[in-house]
Amino acid sequence: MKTFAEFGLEPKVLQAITELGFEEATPIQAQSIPIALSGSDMIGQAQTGTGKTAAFGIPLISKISKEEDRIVALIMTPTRELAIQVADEIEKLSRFKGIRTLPIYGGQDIVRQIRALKKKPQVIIGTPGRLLDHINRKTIKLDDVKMVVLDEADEMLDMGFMDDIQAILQLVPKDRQTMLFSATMPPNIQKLAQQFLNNPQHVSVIPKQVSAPLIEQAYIEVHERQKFDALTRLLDMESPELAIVFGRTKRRVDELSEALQKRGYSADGLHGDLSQNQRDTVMRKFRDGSIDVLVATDVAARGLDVSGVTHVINFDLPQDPESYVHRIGRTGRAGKEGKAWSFVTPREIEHLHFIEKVTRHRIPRKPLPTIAEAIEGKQRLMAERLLEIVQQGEINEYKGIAIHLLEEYDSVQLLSAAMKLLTGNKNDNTQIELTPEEPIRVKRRKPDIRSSGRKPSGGYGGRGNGSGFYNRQGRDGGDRRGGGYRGNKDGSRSSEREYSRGDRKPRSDFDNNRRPASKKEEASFEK
Ligand SMILES: Nc1ncnc2c1ncn2[C@@H]1O[C@H](COP(=O)(O)OP(=O)(O)OP(=O)(O)O)[C@@H](O)[C@H]1O
Ligand SMILES: [Mg+2]
Repeated sequence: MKTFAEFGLEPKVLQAITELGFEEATPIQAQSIPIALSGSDMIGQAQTGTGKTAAFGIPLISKISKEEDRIVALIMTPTRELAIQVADEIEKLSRFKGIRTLPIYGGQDIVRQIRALKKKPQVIIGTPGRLLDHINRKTIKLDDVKMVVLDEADEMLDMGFMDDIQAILQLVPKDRQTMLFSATMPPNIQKLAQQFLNNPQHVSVIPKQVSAPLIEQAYIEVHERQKFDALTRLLDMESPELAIVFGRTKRRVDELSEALQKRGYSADGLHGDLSQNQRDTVMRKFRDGSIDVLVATDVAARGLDVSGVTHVINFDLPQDPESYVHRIGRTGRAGKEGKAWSFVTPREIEHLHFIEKVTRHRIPRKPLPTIAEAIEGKQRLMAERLLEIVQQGEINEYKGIAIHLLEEYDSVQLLSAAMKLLTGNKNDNTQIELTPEEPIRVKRRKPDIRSSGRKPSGGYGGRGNGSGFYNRQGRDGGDRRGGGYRGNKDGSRSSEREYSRGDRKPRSDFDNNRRPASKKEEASFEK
Protein backbone atom coordinates (compact mmCIF):
# COMPACT_ATOMS: atom_id res chain seq x y z
CA MET A 1 0.00 0.00 0.00
CA LYS A 2 1.17 3.46 -0.85
CA THR A 3 0.79 6.55 1.26
CA PHE A 4 0.12 9.83 -0.48
CA ALA A 5 3.35 11.30 0.85
CA GLU A 6 5.26 8.95 -1.47
CA PHE A 7 4.02 10.73 -4.60
CA GLY A 8 5.96 13.90 -3.80
CA LEU A 9 2.82 16.01 -3.66
CA GLU A 10 2.97 19.55 -2.37
CA PRO A 11 2.07 20.04 1.32
CA LYS A 12 -1.17 21.91 0.61
CA VAL A 13 -2.50 19.03 -1.45
CA LEU A 14 -1.35 16.47 1.11
CA GLN A 15 -3.06 18.44 3.83
CA ALA A 16 -6.35 18.38 1.92
CA ILE A 17 -6.03 14.62 1.36
CA THR A 18 -5.45 14.12 5.07
CA GLU A 19 -8.48 16.25 5.91
CA LEU A 20 -10.57 14.09 3.62
CA GLY A 21 -9.51 11.15 5.77
CA PHE A 22 -7.64 9.30 3.03
CA GLU A 23 -4.77 7.39 4.60
CA GLU A 24 -3.53 5.13 1.84
CA ALA A 25 -3.88 5.38 -1.90
CA THR A 26 -6.28 2.90 -3.45
CA PRO A 27 -4.74 0.64 -6.13
CA ILE A 28 -6.06 2.73 -9.03
CA GLN A 29 -4.69 5.86 -7.34
CA ALA A 30 -1.31 4.25 -6.65
CA GLN A 31 -0.98 3.44 -10.32
CA SER A 32 -2.55 6.49 -11.92
CA ILE A 33 -1.11 9.34 -9.87
CA PRO A 34 2.55 8.93 -10.90
CA ILE A 35 1.60 8.48 -14.56
CA ALA A 36 -0.71 11.47 -14.54
CA LEU A 37 1.88 13.58 -12.72
CA SER A 38 4.43 12.71 -15.40
CA GLY A 39 2.17 14.31 -17.97
CA SER A 40 1.43 11.17 -19.94
CA ASP A 41 -1.97 10.44 -21.42
CA MET A 42 -3.75 7.58 -19.73
CA ILE A 43 -6.70 5.23 -19.78
CA GLY A 44 -7.97 4.01 -16.44
CA GLN A 45 -10.30 1.23 -15.40
CA ALA A 46 -11.17 0.06 -11.90
CA GLN A 47 -14.10 -1.17 -9.84
CA THR A 48 -16.85 1.08 -8.55
CA GLY A 49 -16.16 3.11 -5.44
CA THR A 50 -12.38 2.74 -5.54
CA GLY A 51 -11.48 6.42 -5.79
CA LYS A 52 -11.11 7.12 -9.50
CA THR A 53 -12.08 10.75 -8.97
CA ALA A 54 -9.09 11.44 -6.74
CA ALA A 55 -6.94 9.30 -9.07
CA PHE A 56 -7.25 12.01 -11.71
CA GLY A 57 -8.18 14.85 -9.35
CA ILE A 58 -5.00 14.82 -7.26
CA PRO A 59 -2.53 15.05 -10.18
CA LEU A 60 -4.82 17.51 -11.95
CA ILE A 61 -4.85 20.05 -9.13
CA SER A 62 -1.17 19.44 -8.42
CA LYS A 63 -0.35 20.73 -11.87
CA ILE A 64 -2.34 23.93 -11.70
CA SER A 65 -0.96 27.20 -10.41
CA LYS A 66 -3.13 29.34 -8.20
CA GLU A 67 -2.11 32.41 -10.20
CA GLU A 68 -3.58 31.03 -13.43
CA ASP A 69 -6.52 33.10 -14.61
CA ARG A 70 -7.76 30.93 -17.46
CA ILE A 71 -9.43 27.56 -17.86
CA VAL A 72 -6.57 25.06 -17.80
CA ALA A 73 -8.43 21.84 -17.06
CA LEU A 74 -11.66 20.41 -18.40
CA ILE A 75 -13.48 17.42 -16.94
CA MET A 76 -16.43 15.86 -18.74
CA THR A 77 -19.02 13.70 -17.00
CA PRO A 78 -22.18 12.03 -18.31
CA THR A 79 -24.70 13.38 -15.80
CA ARG A 80 -25.34 16.63 -14.04
CA GLU A 81 -25.29 15.09 -10.59
CA LEU A 82 -21.87 13.68 -11.35
CA ALA A 83 -20.58 17.05 -12.57
CA ILE A 84 -21.62 18.59 -9.25
CA GLN A 85 -20.11 15.75 -7.24
CA VAL A 86 -16.79 15.70 -9.09
CA ALA A 87 -16.55 19.50 -8.82
CA ASP A 88 -17.14 19.16 -5.12
CA GLU A 89 -14.39 16.56 -4.68
CA ILE A 90 -11.88 18.57 -6.75
CA GLU A 91 -12.73 21.61 -4.69
CA LYS A 92 -12.15 19.72 -1.45
CA LEU A 93 -8.83 18.41 -2.71
CA SER A 94 -7.69 21.89 -3.65
CA ARG A 95 -9.11 23.86 -0.75
CA PHE A 96 -5.72 24.77 0.73
CA LYS A 97 -4.29 25.48 -2.66
CA GLY A 98 -7.15 27.70 -3.66
CA ILE A 99 -7.98 26.42 -7.12
CA ARG A 100 -11.24 27.70 -8.55
CA THR A 101 -13.60 25.04 -9.91
CA LEU A 102 -16.97 25.38 -11.60
CA PRO A 103 -19.56 22.77 -12.55
CA ILE A 104 -21.37 23.54 -15.82
CA TYR A 105 -24.40 21.50 -16.74
CA GLY A 106 -27.68 21.61 -18.60
CA GLY A 107 -30.85 22.60 -16.85
CA GLN A 108 -29.12 25.34 -14.91
CA ASP A 109 -29.62 29.01 -15.75
CA ILE A 110 -27.06 29.84 -18.42
CA VAL A 111 -26.85 33.50 -17.44
CA ARG A 112 -25.87 32.48 -13.93
CA GLN A 113 -23.22 30.18 -15.38
CA ILE A 114 -21.86 32.98 -17.56
CA ARG A 115 -21.60 35.18 -14.47
CA ALA A 116 -19.77 32.42 -12.60
CA LEU A 117 -17.41 31.94 -15.56
CA LYS A 118 -16.35 35.58 -15.26
CA LYS A 119 -14.75 34.71 -11.92
CA LYS A 120 -12.06 32.90 -13.90
CA PRO A 121 -12.32 29.30 -12.79
CA GLN A 122 -9.29 27.17 -13.61
CA VAL A 123 -11.13 23.85 -13.68
CA ILE A 124 -14.46 23.32 -15.44
CA ILE A 125 -16.45 20.16 -14.79
CA GLY A 126 -19.37 19.69 -17.11
CA THR A 127 -21.69 17.63 -19.23
CA PRO A 128 -20.67 17.74 -22.92
CA GLY A 129 -23.85 19.32 -24.28
CA ARG A 130 -23.85 22.39 -22.06
CA LEU A 131 -20.08 22.75 -22.40
CA LEU A 132 -20.40 22.90 -26.16
CA ASP A 133 -23.15 25.42 -25.79
CA HIS A 134 -20.80 27.72 -23.86
CA ILE A 135 -17.98 27.09 -26.30
CA ASN A 136 -20.21 28.14 -29.18
CA ARG A 137 -21.27 31.25 -27.28
CA LYS A 138 -17.59 31.93 -26.63
CA THR A 139 -18.28 32.08 -22.90
CA ILE A 140 -15.86 29.18 -22.48
CA LYS A 141 -12.51 29.31 -24.28
CA LEU A 142 -10.36 26.23 -24.53
CA ASP A 143 -7.18 27.84 -25.88
CA ASP A 144 -5.29 27.39 -22.62
CA VAL A 145 -6.59 23.98 -21.61
CA LYS A 146 -3.71 21.69 -20.72
CA MET A 147 -5.59 18.78 -19.17
CA VAL A 148 -8.75 16.99 -20.19
CA VAL A 149 -10.47 14.20 -18.25
CA LEU A 150 -13.26 12.05 -19.62
CA ASP A 151 -14.97 10.42 -16.64
CA GLU A 152 -17.33 7.49 -17.36
CA ALA A 153 -16.42 7.81 -21.03
CA ASP A 154 -18.36 4.72 -22.14
CA GLU A 155 -21.50 6.08 -20.54
CA MET A 156 -21.08 9.44 -22.26
CA LEU A 157 -20.89 7.68 -25.61
CA ASP A 158 -23.90 5.52 -24.72
CA MET A 159 -25.81 8.68 -24.06
CA GLY A 160 -25.04 9.98 -27.50
CA PHE A 161 -22.32 12.48 -26.64
CA MET A 162 -19.76 11.22 -29.18
CA ASP A 163 -20.16 14.16 -31.57
CA ASP A 164 -20.08 16.71 -28.79
CA ILE A 165 -17.00 15.18 -27.20
CA GLN A 166 -15.21 15.07 -30.54
CA ALA A 167 -16.15 18.67 -31.26
CA ILE A 168 -14.84 19.74 -27.85
CA LEU A 169 -11.61 17.76 -28.04
CA GLN A 170 -10.86 19.18 -31.48
CA LEU A 171 -10.87 22.64 -29.95
CA VAL A 172 -8.41 21.85 -27.17
CA PRO A 173 -4.74 22.52 -28.02
CA LYS A 174 -2.95 19.33 -29.08
CA ASP A 175 -0.16 19.53 -26.51
CA ARG A 176 -2.60 18.80 -23.73
CA GLN A 177 -2.73 15.79 -21.43
CA THR A 178 -5.81 13.60 -21.79
CA MET A 179 -7.07 11.08 -19.24
CA LEU A 180 -9.90 8.74 -20.02
CA PHE A 181 -11.75 6.69 -17.43
CA SER A 182 -14.21 4.09 -18.56
CA ALA A 183 -15.83 0.98 -17.15
CA THR A 184 -15.83 -0.76 -20.50
CA MET A 185 -13.72 -0.52 -23.62
CA PRO A 186 -16.11 -1.03 -26.53
CA PRO A 187 -14.81 -0.18 -30.03
CA ASN A 188 -16.20 3.35 -30.01
CA ILE A 189 -14.12 4.15 -26.90
CA GLN A 190 -11.07 2.62 -28.54
CA LYS A 191 -11.72 4.77 -31.57
CA LEU A 192 -12.04 7.87 -29.43
CA ALA A 193 -8.82 6.99 -27.63
CA GLN A 194 -6.96 6.44 -30.88
CA GLN A 195 -8.19 9.71 -32.23
CA PHE A 196 -7.55 11.92 -29.24
CA LEU A 197 -5.07 10.28 -26.89
CA ASN A 198 -1.38 10.38 -27.44
CA ASN A 199 0.39 7.14 -26.61
CA PRO A 200 -1.77 6.50 -23.57
CA GLN A 201 -0.63 4.35 -20.67
CA HIS A 202 -3.18 1.82 -19.50
CA VAL A 203 -4.00 1.48 -15.87
CA SER A 204 -6.33 -1.36 -15.20
CA VAL A 205 -6.87 -2.67 -11.72
CA ILE A 206 -7.95 -6.13 -12.62
CA PRO A 207 -10.27 -7.72 -10.13
CA LYS A 208 -11.31 -11.35 -9.99
CA GLN A 209 -14.88 -10.29 -10.18
CA VAL A 210 -16.39 -7.28 -11.84
CA SER A 211 -18.32 -5.87 -8.92
CA ALA A 212 -16.76 -4.58 -5.74
CA PRO A 213 -16.16 -7.42 -3.26
CA LEU A 214 -17.67 -5.66 -0.27
CA ILE A 215 -21.15 -5.83 -1.71
CA GLU A 216 -23.27 -8.70 -0.47
CA GLN A 217 -25.59 -9.62 -3.30
CA ALA A 218 -28.87 -11.51 -3.19
CA TYR A 219 -32.06 -11.85 -5.16
CA ILE A 220 -35.65 -12.47 -4.21
CA GLU A 221 -38.01 -14.14 -6.60
CA VAL A 222 -41.27 -12.20 -6.68
CA HIS A 223 -44.21 -11.73 -8.95
CA GLU A 224 -44.61 -8.27 -10.36
CA ARG A 225 -47.62 -7.56 -8.15
CA GLN A 226 -45.76 -8.64 -4.98
CA LYS A 227 -42.87 -6.29 -5.52
CA PHE A 228 -44.14 -3.36 -3.52
CA ASP A 229 -44.90 -5.40 -0.41
CA ALA A 230 -41.58 -7.13 -0.80
CA LEU A 231 -39.90 -3.73 -0.87
CA THR A 232 -41.57 -2.40 2.25
CA ARG A 233 -40.88 -5.61 4.13
CA LEU A 234 -37.28 -5.52 3.05
CA LEU A 235 -36.91 -1.90 4.10
CA ASP A 236 -38.51 -2.68 7.45
CA MET A 237 -36.46 -5.81 8.01
CA GLU A 238 -33.15 -4.24 7.05
CA SER A 239 -33.74 -0.65 8.17
CA PRO A 240 -31.05 0.76 5.85
CA GLU A 241 -29.21 3.87 6.82
CA LEU A 242 -29.65 5.10 3.25
CA ALA A 243 -31.02 3.05 0.36
CA ILE A 244 -31.22 3.52 -3.38
CA VAL A 245 -34.11 1.74 -5.09
CA PHE A 246 -33.74 1.45 -8.84
CA GLY A 247 -36.81 1.41 -11.05
CA ARG A 248 -36.85 0.82 -14.78
CA THR A 249 -38.81 3.83 -15.97
CA LYS A 250 -39.57 7.36 -14.93
CA ARG A 251 -43.18 6.41 -14.44
CA ARG A 252 -42.10 3.59 -12.18
CA VAL A 253 -39.92 5.92 -10.14
CA ASP A 254 -42.75 8.45 -9.77
CA GLU A 255 -45.29 5.83 -8.73
CA LEU A 256 -42.93 4.08 -6.39
CA SER A 257 -41.66 7.15 -4.55
CA GLU A 258 -45.23 8.37 -4.14
CA ALA A 259 -46.34 4.97 -2.84
CA LEU A 260 -43.48 4.83 -0.35
CA GLN A 261 -44.33 8.29 0.90
CA LYS A 262 -47.96 7.25 1.33
CA ARG A 263 -46.82 4.37 3.47
CA GLY A 264 -44.81 6.72 5.65
CA TYR A 265 -41.30 6.16 4.31
CA SER A 266 -39.02 9.09 3.86
CA ALA A 267 -38.48 8.63 0.13
CA ASP A 268 -38.16 10.71 -3.01
CA GLY A 269 -37.57 10.12 -6.70
CA LEU A 270 -34.84 11.09 -9.16
CA HIS A 271 -35.05 10.90 -12.94
CA GLY A 272 -34.28 12.92 -16.00
CA ASP A 273 -37.72 14.47 -16.47
CA LEU A 274 -37.55 16.41 -13.23
CA SER A 275 -36.45 20.02 -13.35
CA GLN A 276 -32.85 20.65 -12.42
CA ASN A 277 -34.02 22.32 -9.24
CA GLN A 278 -35.97 19.25 -8.23
CA ARG A 279 -33.03 17.00 -9.04
CA ASP A 280 -30.68 19.13 -6.96
CA THR A 281 -33.10 19.25 -4.05
CA VAL A 282 -33.61 15.49 -4.00
CA MET A 283 -29.86 14.84 -4.11
CA ARG A 284 -29.21 17.38 -1.36
CA LYS A 285 -31.87 15.80 0.85
CA PHE A 286 -30.48 12.34 0.24
CA ARG A 287 -26.93 13.45 0.99
CA ASP A 288 -27.89 15.14 4.24
CA GLY A 289 -30.11 12.24 5.27
CA SER A 290 -33.42 14.09 5.30
CA ILE A 291 -34.72 11.40 2.98
CA ASP A 292 -33.43 7.89 3.42
CA VAL A 293 -34.76 6.14 0.35
CA LEU A 294 -33.81 7.48 -3.07
CA VAL A 295 -35.89 5.96 -5.84
CA ALA A 296 -34.13 6.44 -9.17
CA THR A 297 -33.73 5.42 -12.76
CA ASP A 298 -30.31 4.58 -14.16
CA VAL A 299 -29.54 8.30 -14.11
CA ALA A 300 -28.23 7.58 -10.59
CA ALA A 301 -26.44 4.35 -11.53
CA ARG A 302 -23.10 5.82 -12.51
CA GLY A 303 -20.49 7.42 -10.37
CA LEU A 304 -22.73 8.79 -7.62
CA ASP A 305 -20.98 8.69 -4.31
CA VAL A 306 -23.16 9.17 -1.26
CA SER A 307 -21.66 7.95 1.96
CA GLY A 308 -24.03 5.97 4.14
CA VAL A 309 -25.73 4.09 1.30
CA THR A 310 -25.97 0.69 2.94
CA HIS A 311 -28.49 -0.85 0.52
CA VAL A 312 -29.17 -0.90 -3.19
CA ILE A 313 -32.43 -2.51 -4.23
CA ASN A 314 -33.15 -3.35 -7.83
CA PHE A 315 -36.91 -3.10 -7.76
CA ASP A 316 -36.67 -3.89 -11.47
CA LEU A 317 -33.69 -5.70 -12.93
CA PRO A 318 -31.62 -3.62 -15.31
CA GLN A 319 -31.33 -4.64 -18.94
CA ASP A 320 -27.53 -4.73 -19.03
CA PRO A 321 -25.20 -6.59 -16.68
CA GLU A 322 -22.95 -3.57 -16.80
CA SER A 323 -25.76 -1.41 -15.50
CA TYR A 324 -26.27 -3.95 -12.70
CA VAL A 325 -22.63 -3.58 -11.71
CA HIS A 326 -22.84 0.21 -11.64
CA ARG A 327 -26.14 0.28 -9.76
CA ILE A 328 -24.97 -2.01 -6.98
CA GLY A 329 -21.69 -0.09 -6.90
CA ARG A 330 -23.52 2.80 -5.25
CA THR A 331 -22.95 0.86 -2.04
CA GLY A 332 -19.86 -0.94 -0.75
CA ARG A 333 -17.69 2.09 -1.50
CA ALA A 334 -14.38 3.24 -0.05
CA GLY A 335 -13.88 0.08 1.98
CA LYS A 336 -17.38 0.02 3.47
CA GLU A 337 -19.77 -2.89 3.24
CA GLY A 338 -23.09 -2.81 1.49
CA LYS A 339 -25.99 -4.99 0.47
CA ALA A 340 -27.54 -5.27 -2.96
CA TRP A 341 -30.90 -7.00 -3.36
CA SER A 342 -32.65 -7.60 -6.65
CA PHE A 343 -36.25 -8.47 -7.30
CA VAL A 344 -36.54 -11.01 -10.05
CA THR A 345 -39.84 -12.13 -11.53
CA PRO A 346 -40.10 -15.81 -12.55
CA ARG A 347 -39.80 -14.86 -16.21
CA GLU A 348 -36.58 -12.96 -15.53
CA ILE A 349 -34.62 -15.79 -13.95
CA GLU A 350 -32.81 -16.46 -17.21
CA HIS A 351 -31.81 -12.83 -17.37
CA LEU A 352 -30.47 -13.03 -13.82
CA HIS A 353 -28.34 -16.02 -14.82
CA PHE A 354 -27.01 -13.96 -17.69
CA ILE A 355 -26.02 -11.20 -15.27
CA GLU A 356 -24.35 -13.78 -13.03
CA LYS A 357 -22.43 -15.19 -15.95
CA VAL A 358 -21.16 -11.88 -17.19
CA THR A 359 -20.28 -10.55 -13.75
CA ARG A 360 -18.82 -13.91 -12.77
CA HIS A 361 -20.59 -13.84 -9.49
CA ARG A 362 -23.27 -16.20 -8.28
CA ILE A 363 -26.11 -14.28 -6.73
CA PRO A 364 -27.75 -16.34 -3.98
CA ARG A 365 -31.50 -16.51 -3.63
CA LYS A 366 -33.09 -15.27 -0.43
CA PRO A 367 -36.67 -15.81 0.63
CA LEU A 368 -39.18 -13.01 0.58
CA PRO A 369 -39.03 -11.41 4.03
CA THR A 370 -42.03 -12.46 6.09
CA ILE A 371 -44.37 -10.05 7.82
CA ALA A 372 -42.96 -11.27 11.13
CA GLU A 373 -39.42 -10.42 10.01
CA ALA A 374 -40.56 -7.00 8.87
CA ILE A 375 -42.22 -6.31 12.22
CA GLU A 376 -39.21 -7.59 14.08
CA GLY A 377 -37.00 -5.28 12.02
CA LYS A 378 -39.19 -2.30 12.79
CA GLN A 379 -39.15 -3.14 16.49
CA ARG A 380 -35.40 -3.51 16.51
CA LEU A 381 -35.05 -0.12 14.90
CA MET A 382 -37.38 1.48 17.41
CA ALA A 383 -35.52 -0.14 20.30
CA GLU A 384 -32.26 1.22 18.87
CA ARG A 385 -33.75 4.68 18.59
CA LEU A 386 -35.06 4.51 22.15
CA LEU A 387 -31.66 3.48 23.46
CA GLU A 388 -30.00 6.25 21.49
CA ILE A 389 -32.28 8.76 23.19
CA VAL A 390 -31.56 7.19 26.57
CA GLN A 391 -27.83 7.58 25.91
CA GLN A 392 -28.19 11.15 24.73
CA GLY A 393 -29.99 12.03 27.96
CA GLU A 394 -32.04 15.22 27.70
CA ILE A 395 -35.18 13.39 28.75
CA ASN A 396 -35.53 14.87 32.23
CA GLU A 397 -38.74 16.67 31.45
CA TYR A 398 -40.41 13.31 30.72
CA LYS A 399 -39.29 11.67 33.92
CA GLY A 400 -42.09 13.06 36.08
CA ILE A 401 -44.84 11.56 33.95
CA ALA A 402 -42.86 8.33 33.56
CA ILE A 403 -42.62 7.86 37.31
CA HIS A 404 -46.28 8.69 37.68
CA LEU A 405 -47.31 6.12 35.04
CA LEU A 406 -45.07 3.46 36.54
CA GLU A 407 -46.81 3.80 39.88
CA GLU A 408 -50.02 2.61 38.27
CA TYR A 409 -48.99 0.41 35.34
CA ASP A 410 -46.59 -2.37 34.56
CA SER A 411 -43.29 -1.21 33.01
CA VAL A 412 -43.28 -3.83 30.25
CA GLN A 413 -46.77 -2.86 29.22
CA LEU A 414 -45.94 0.81 29.21
CA LEU A 415 -42.80 0.38 27.15
CA SER A 416 -44.60 -1.89 24.71
CA ALA A 417 -47.30 0.71 24.25
CA ALA A 418 -44.68 3.40 23.64
CA MET A 419 -43.02 1.20 21.02
CA LYS A 420 -46.34 0.53 19.36
CA LEU A 421 -46.90 4.24 19.15
CA LEU A 422 -43.47 4.72 17.61
CA THR A 423 -43.68 1.89 15.07
CA GLY A 424 -47.26 2.59 14.15
CA ASN A 425 -46.44 5.69 12.14
CA LYS A 426 -46.56 3.87 8.85
CA ASN A 427 -49.96 3.65 7.31
CA ASP A 428 -49.89 0.06 6.15
CA ASN A 429 -53.47 0.05 4.99
CA THR A 430 -53.06 2.50 2.15
CA GLN A 431 -53.85 0.67 -1.05
CA ILE A 432 -50.97 0.78 -3.47
CA GLU A 433 -51.21 -0.12 -7.11
CA LEU A 434 -48.26 0.21 -9.43
CA THR A 435 -48.42 -0.03 -13.19
CA PRO A 436 -46.76 -3.34 -14.05
CA GLU A 437 -43.52 -3.38 -16.00
CA GLU A 438 -42.76 -5.96 -18.60
CA PRO A 439 -40.20 -8.59 -17.64
CA ILE A 440 -36.66 -8.13 -18.87
CA ARG A 441 -35.37 -10.81 -21.17
CA VAL A 442 -31.95 -11.86 -22.21
CA LYS A 443 -30.88 -9.77 -25.12
CA ARG A 444 -29.44 -11.82 -27.91
CA ARG A 445 -25.85 -10.81 -28.34
CA LYS A 446 -23.63 -11.61 -31.25
CA PRO A 447 -21.87 -14.88 -30.42
CA ASP A 448 -18.41 -13.57 -31.34
CA ILE A 449 -18.74 -10.91 -28.69
CA ARG A 450 -19.33 -13.17 -25.77
CA SER A 451 -16.78 -15.72 -26.73
CA SER A 452 -14.05 -13.33 -27.74
CA GLY A 453 -12.35 -13.38 -24.36
CA ARG A 454 -10.21 -10.52 -23.26
CA LYS A 455 -6.63 -9.60 -22.90
CA PRO A 456 -5.89 -9.21 -19.23
CA SER A 457 -3.42 -6.41 -19.66
CA GLY A 458 -1.86 -4.08 -22.09
CA GLY A 459 -4.86 -3.78 -24.33
CA TYR A 460 -8.36 -2.57 -24.12
CA GLY A 461 -8.80 -5.35 -21.71
CA GLY A 462 -11.92 -4.55 -19.80
CA ARG A 463 -12.18 -5.14 -16.13
CA GLY A 464 -11.04 -8.67 -15.83
CA ASN A 465 -14.35 -10.42 -15.94
CA GLY A 466 -13.04 -12.74 -18.55
CA SER A 467 -16.31 -13.01 -20.36
CA GLY A 468 -15.53 -10.60 -23.09
CA PHE A 469 -18.58 -8.63 -22.16
CA TYR A 470 -16.62 -5.48 -21.64
CA ASN A 471 -15.23 -5.79 -25.10
CA ARG A 472 -18.56 -6.14 -26.70
CA GLN A 473 -19.53 -4.23 -29.78
CA GLY A 474 -20.16 -0.63 -28.96
CA ARG A 475 -23.65 0.62 -28.94
CA ASP A 476 -22.68 3.67 -30.85
CA GLY A 477 -24.18 6.63 -29.14
CA GLY A 478 -24.51 8.45 -32.39
CA ASP A 479 -27.47 6.52 -33.60
CA ARG A 480 -29.16 6.33 -30.27
CA ARG A 481 -30.30 9.82 -29.98
CA GLY A 482 -32.17 10.06 -33.24
CA GLY A 483 -32.42 13.28 -35.12
CA GLY A 484 -34.43 15.55 -32.96
CA TYR A 485 -32.33 16.38 -29.98
CA ARG A 486 -30.12 19.18 -31.21
CA GLY A 487 -30.71 22.44 -29.48
CA ASN A 488 -32.16 20.61 -26.54
CA LYS A 489 -28.97 20.37 -24.64
CA ASP A 490 -28.02 17.41 -22.56
CA GLY A 491 -31.01 17.32 -20.25
CA SER A 492 -33.17 15.64 -22.82
CA ARG A 493 -30.53 13.13 -23.67
CA SER A 494 -30.26 11.89 -20.17
CA SER A 495 -33.95 11.24 -20.30
CA GLU A 496 -33.76 9.50 -23.65
CA ARG A 497 -31.21 7.20 -22.22
CA GLU A 498 -33.43 6.24 -19.35
CA TYR A 499 -35.79 4.83 -21.91
CA SER A 500 -33.27 3.35 -24.20
CA ARG A 501 -31.85 1.11 -21.49
CA GLY A 502 -34.93 -0.79 -20.57
CA ASP A 503 -38.06 1.06 -21.37
CA ARG A 504 -38.98 -0.74 -24.47
CA LYS A 505 -42.48 -0.39 -25.71
CA PRO A 506 -44.72 -2.96 -24.10
CA ARG A 507 -44.58 -6.16 -26.02
CA SER A 508 -47.79 -7.60 -27.25
CA ASP A 509 -47.13 -10.81 -25.39
CA PHE A 510 -46.86 -9.16 -22.03
CA ASP A 511 -49.90 -9.44 -19.84
CA ASN A 512 -51.96 -7.54 -22.30
CA ASN A 513 -55.21 -8.13 -20.57
CA ARG A 514 -53.92 -6.95 -17.23
CA ARG A 515 -51.97 -3.98 -18.43
CA PRO A 516 -53.89 -0.74 -18.18
CA ALA A 517 -52.92 1.16 -21.30
CA SER A 518 -53.10 4.56 -19.72
CA LYS A 519 -52.46 7.74 -21.64
CA LYS A 520 -49.75 8.65 -19.21
CA GLU A 521 -47.90 5.49 -19.89
CA GLU A 522 -48.18 5.85 -23.63
CA ALA A 523 -47.04 9.41 -23.49
CA SER A 524 -44.07 8.38 -21.44
CA PHE A 525 -43.05 5.85 -24.02
CA GLU A 526 -43.44 8.24 -26.92
CA LYS A 527 -41.26 10.98 -25.47
N1 LIG B 1 -7.51 6.79 -0.77
C1 LIG B 1 -8.73 6.83 -0.27
N2 LIG B 1 -8.98 6.44 1.00
C2 LIG B 1 -10.23 6.48 1.48
N3 LIG B 1 -11.31 6.90 0.81
C3 LIG B 1 -11.13 7.29 -0.46
C4 LIG B 1 -9.83 7.29 -1.07
N4 LIG B 1 -9.96 7.73 -2.32
C5 LIG B 1 -11.26 8.03 -2.51
N5 LIG B 1 -11.97 7.77 -1.39
C6 LIG B 1 -13.43 7.93 -1.22
O1 LIG B 1 -14.04 6.81 -1.83
C7 LIG B 1 -15.32 7.17 -2.34
C8 LIG B 1 -15.47 6.68 -3.76
O2 LIG B 1 -14.64 7.40 -4.63
P1 LIG B 1 -15.03 7.72 -6.14
O3 LIG B 1 -16.41 8.29 -6.21
O4 LIG B 1 -13.94 8.50 -6.72
O5 LIG B 1 -15.07 6.25 -6.75
P2 LIG B 1 -15.10 5.77 -8.27
O6 LIG B 1 -14.00 4.79 -8.42
O7 LIG B 1 -15.10 6.95 -9.17
O8 LIG B 1 -16.48 5.00 -8.32
P3 LIG B 1 -17.54 4.85 -9.54
O9 LIG B 1 -17.00 3.77 -10.44
O10 LIG B 1 -18.79 4.44 -8.87
O11 LIG B 1 -17.60 6.17 -10.21
C9 LIG B 1 -15.42 8.67 -2.21
O12 LIG B 1 -16.25 8.99 -1.12
C10 LIG B 1 -14.01 9.12 -1.96
O13 LIG B 1 -13.99 10.30 -1.18
MG1 LIG C 1 -16.42 7.79 -10.50
